[in-house]
Amino acid sequence: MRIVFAKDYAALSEIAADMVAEQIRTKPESVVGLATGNTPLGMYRELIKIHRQKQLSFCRMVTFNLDEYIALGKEEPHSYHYYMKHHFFRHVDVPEANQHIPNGEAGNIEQECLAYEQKIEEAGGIDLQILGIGRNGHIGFNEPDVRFTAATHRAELAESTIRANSYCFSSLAEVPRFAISMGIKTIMQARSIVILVNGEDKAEVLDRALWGDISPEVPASILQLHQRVTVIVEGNAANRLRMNQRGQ
Ligand SMILES: N[C@@H]1[C@@H](O)[C@H](O)[C@@H](COP(=O)(O)O)O[C@@H]1O
Repeated sequence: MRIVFAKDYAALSEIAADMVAEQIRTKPESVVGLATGNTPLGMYRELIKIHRQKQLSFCRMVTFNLDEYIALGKEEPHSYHYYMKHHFFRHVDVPEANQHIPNGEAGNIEQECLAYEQKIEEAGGIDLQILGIGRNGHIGFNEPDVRFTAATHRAELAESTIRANSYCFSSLAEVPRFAISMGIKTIMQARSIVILVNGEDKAEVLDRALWGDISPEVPASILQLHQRVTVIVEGNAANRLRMNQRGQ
């Protein structure tokens, strides 16, 4: 596991965007797993800049988002479809046919999950997966006590996640209780992973994820077993990292 300390959020965003850009320069048809939440917003802004200023084209890139709320329309401002469109896709040239986000409105959710896995497989698997981390250690919507063997599935959100994500909604009651999420198995099959960690409120869980036991209690702890993980951590989130435990 490689840990990159970024001096602040702007630096974290630039480093992350440079890694995605490098991936696309090296292999324009890369399959990239994308994340939502506040943390990757800066990375998307930087990628848009790179696209415009350095004329990097994403026209062959294939994307798969980690998750989507169940029963939230694609045009709903809180849906991850809306987020991706507004914060990234409408500013760059990833062809619409190459953009994949689970369909939270599917009539048969189980079938949608299977089909999503199938599409990832058909695309050749994920080359680079971007992740954030929830305050309870979740990745995607793989909440504590998730099965490490789970593929894309219908996930029930933890109460703490519902509260944490409620700032986007007008009331707690409006936050969906379920989502479709890539599973830990799906994420671990990515050839490389970059996890972005920003803010002091993530410091404790990051510490547990990196140095604690590998346990479904902290879903992100499974990343310790992946061969190619880069953790980009911003100053405030790094405060509690017990660096003396591993030589960095
Ligand atoms: N499903 C998403 C996760 O993919 C994301 O990593 C997490 C943290 O979000 P933030 O970056 O806003 O703290 O929130 C959501 O629950």
